[in-house]
Amino acid sequence: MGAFAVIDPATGATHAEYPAATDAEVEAGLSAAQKTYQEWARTTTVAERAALAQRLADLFVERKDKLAAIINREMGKPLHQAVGEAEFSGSIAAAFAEHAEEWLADEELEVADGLRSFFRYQGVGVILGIMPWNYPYYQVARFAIPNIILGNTVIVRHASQCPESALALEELFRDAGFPEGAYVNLFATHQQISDIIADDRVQGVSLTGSEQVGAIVAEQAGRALKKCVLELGGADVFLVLDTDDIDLAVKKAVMGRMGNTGQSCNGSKRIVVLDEYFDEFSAKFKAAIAGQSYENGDFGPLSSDSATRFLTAQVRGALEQGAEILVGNNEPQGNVFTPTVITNITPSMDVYSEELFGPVAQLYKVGSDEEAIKLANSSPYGLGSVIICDDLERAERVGNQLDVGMVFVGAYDLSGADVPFGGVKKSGYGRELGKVGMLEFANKKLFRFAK
Ligand SMILES: O=CCCCC(=O)O
Repeated sequence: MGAFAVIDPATGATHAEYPAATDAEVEAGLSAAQKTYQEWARTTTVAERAALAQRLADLFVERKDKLAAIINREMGKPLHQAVGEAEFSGSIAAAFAEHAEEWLADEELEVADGLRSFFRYQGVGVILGIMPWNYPYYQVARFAIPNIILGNTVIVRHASQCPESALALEELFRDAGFPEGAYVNLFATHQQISDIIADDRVQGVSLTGSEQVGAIVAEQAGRALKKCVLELGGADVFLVLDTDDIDLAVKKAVMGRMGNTGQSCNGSKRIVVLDEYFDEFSAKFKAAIAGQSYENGDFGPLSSDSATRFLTAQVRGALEQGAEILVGNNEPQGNVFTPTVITNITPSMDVYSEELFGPVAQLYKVGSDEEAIKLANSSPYGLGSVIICDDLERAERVGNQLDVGMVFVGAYDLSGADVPFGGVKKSGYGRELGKVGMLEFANKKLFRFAK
């Protein structure tokens, strides 16, 4: 089998295989990206690059059905969700096209000696993006678009199960008018990725992926003195502290846990409910999870056989260690994994500190805000969190004490192109999206004038 293959997780059928890049192709990609950085990125304006991003935004929308069909087959995303992802990626391109000039404007500094001083934000060169399969367009969009508008060029090494979305993305950038070398797709092997990270023409690396791969990439980047941004796993809490609408809280928890078939870094993996709401919440959550339908497209198959085997083993391990299933059965049909809720989880169980990448929620009861905070912070991860709490001051107080990169009050789905995304602890470091994300790989060049 080729190193990059499209295997439909719903049927197991292999549709296409693609060979890994040759070393000559890697060299050609690197030199194109470097040449385009020097000859195009450094000589065009932010406004000119942003105009191409606007065209890219339009193309994401024009081609959304074709793009959706590709990822539906590569990683099983239900078609309506896949169309939504293509549209969201287009909206990221449009938002950066709109805000780039403002976000990249010179920043005047107030300095003691009164000399005129300012930061000018410029690109630094070629940046490598190592991208995951769970949102094949959105994850690449939020890496590549801000970087190219800033004045960098990018090399993308997409997930090995996503070769056709990888090629479709490269085509989109080309058709939007970006020159060859601005966006380079490479089907690189692990050895070639290491070589690219070490190459002097590359100035940084952005990875969205697992904690294990994050450690390898960070080590290689560190050895080569390259900056990296790491967007890794998560075991986000969904805290229910205070609400007069349990039905709405349940609906949002289902959305938080089931979105993308539970395969989101910031999915609401640990549902934590104050005891006064617990019985009603848990009964309604159980019913809502039981009501999720594969046939109606509420969720899709897991992305691959290995993902299914891994999740099944994690849940089996939890049950062997004493956890209980509230709903679900841990008996996948092919890669279709029945949405599941597990309870009675204790800190000594492996699953307590693991990420469950699929439609499996952990449900906890707590007696106080303090207990909720302690439970939330006992995870090795620290990506996002959701707090359901009608008292917004209390929500903010609790949010202040969470060791996470993002606190969403009142809803799960508050990500957006203009707000930064990222975490702390084993969820990684650095941010994507928004002005903060756009500046991760910027040369923050200082200008000072003696008079
Ligand atoms: O795996 C990470 C996906 C992030 C989805 C979002 O932005 O909400």
